Amino acid sequence: MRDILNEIIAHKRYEIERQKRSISYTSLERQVADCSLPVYSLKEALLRSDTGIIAEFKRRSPSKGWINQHADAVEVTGGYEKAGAAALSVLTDLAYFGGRLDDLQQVAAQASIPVMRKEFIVDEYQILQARLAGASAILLIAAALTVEESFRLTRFAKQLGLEVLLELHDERETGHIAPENDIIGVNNRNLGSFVTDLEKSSKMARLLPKDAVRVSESGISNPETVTALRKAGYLGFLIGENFMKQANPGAGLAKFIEGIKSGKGGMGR
Ligand SMILES: O=C(O)c1ccccc1NCC(=O)[C@H](O)[C@H](O)COP(=O)(O)O
Repeated sequence: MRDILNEIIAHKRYEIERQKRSISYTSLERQVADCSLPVYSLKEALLRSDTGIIAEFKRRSPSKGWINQHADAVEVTGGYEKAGAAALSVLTDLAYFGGRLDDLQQVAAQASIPVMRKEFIVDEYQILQARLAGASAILLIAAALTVEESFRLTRFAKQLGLEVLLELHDERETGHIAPENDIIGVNNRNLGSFVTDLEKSSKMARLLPKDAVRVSESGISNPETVTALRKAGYLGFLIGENFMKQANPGAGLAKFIEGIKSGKGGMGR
């Protein structure tokens, strides 16, 4: 069912061990102690925004292959910010998504909105990297972690001044929600079949803590869906492919936002 996730995580653990041999955990920890705290808050941005779009930079994906192979992270996310994104998400996985930690660093250096490290995080080392690269937030995927790991990594990130978007795939994962998890995502993509089902966000909404900021992730491709999910209590919408596949992703987002503001209703797909 979740073969791709298991494969990605196994590769990730191998990658992290290699990285630790090149820059030790202690050295990374020291560098983090010397760098300044994140300035922007993902939670605040979503609470303030009237669209809640977290626009994602994603060159490829396991479900679609190459989406925008030669895209430049700074150029694309600059366009997203100009178009009115509430926040940015940058995929840093190279093997499956064509991303790099450098993309995150460059984006965070030029952005005036929160930037999230979108990664398959299983180790504190990756959280230190995120903080050093200038991220405001990280993603934790419940399906990739035990409850203990999820709680531990959430607390570690928070202690470093990073926010956490905890991603759930189904109701069995609600036990991963720690008291500190105040931003919770529902991923509409089934990691076994890659099929996206937007009803998943609607169904899961009632299971999430009332005061958490809710984010619907994956498969969103029209403004009507955002309008409908807002009514179901979602404030954030993580969207990648729909913008990245366009010749000008920023212009695609601007048009999408116009669509939301024009106030169309209904649950479109
Ligand atoms: O996108 C995939 O194919 C994928 C496959 C396996 C694990 C994760 C995957 N995507 C990560 C994401 O959650 C999405 O990049 C993100 O939610 C945006 O989704 P979309 O708007 O559908 O690009």
